[in-house]
Amino acid sequence: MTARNISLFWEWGRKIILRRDSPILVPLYTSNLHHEVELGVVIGKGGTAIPQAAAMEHVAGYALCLDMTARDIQDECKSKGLPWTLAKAFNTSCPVSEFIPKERIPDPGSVNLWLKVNDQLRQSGCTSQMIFSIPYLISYISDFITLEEGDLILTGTPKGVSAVQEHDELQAGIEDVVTMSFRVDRQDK
Ligand SMILES: CC(=O)CC(=O)C(=O)O
Ligand SMILES: [Mg+2]
Repeated sequence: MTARNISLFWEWGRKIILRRDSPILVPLYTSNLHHEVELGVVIGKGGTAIPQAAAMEHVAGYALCLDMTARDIQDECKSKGLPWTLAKAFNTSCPVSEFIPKERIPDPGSVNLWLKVNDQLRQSGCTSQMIFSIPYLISYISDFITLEEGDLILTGTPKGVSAVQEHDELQAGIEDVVTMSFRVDRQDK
């Protein structure tokens, strides 16, 4: 699965996928690493300039994703008008669940996501709160970047993002569909 995190593709480059059982490593250059729980949309059929009406035909399924973000670096980049690459696209920046076939989330526009840090609820929200719908995102992105099978689109996060520390345990889920957990470690070099 490639991951270009192209829901906000103009702001950062390629996020690096992290699978279950591997730690999220806090980059040495940040002191404010945030979690952002998000629904990821996995593209099954590529395309360019996909109309909104046909967009869901291009979806193979979903993944629960964490858009890990070095907020201090992002703020600095924002203030200088620089791209967010170092804030968003470092190693281990995109922990993901297993692939969720499309049929398991019949209405991706209305599904609840949550995230806990050390058993404390930090984020809880519904995809109905998203500013842009999934068909809109697919259509819009594909006007600029040809989508390919296996691309993963992160769709934005509910309120409640906050900092994580070394040794934290993050748990996240989508209703009764999937849960996942990742621990946080310090990068050693
Ligand atoms: C301000 C952000 O980091 C935007 C983002 O990634 C989001 O999910 O919203
Ligand atoms: Mg995000």
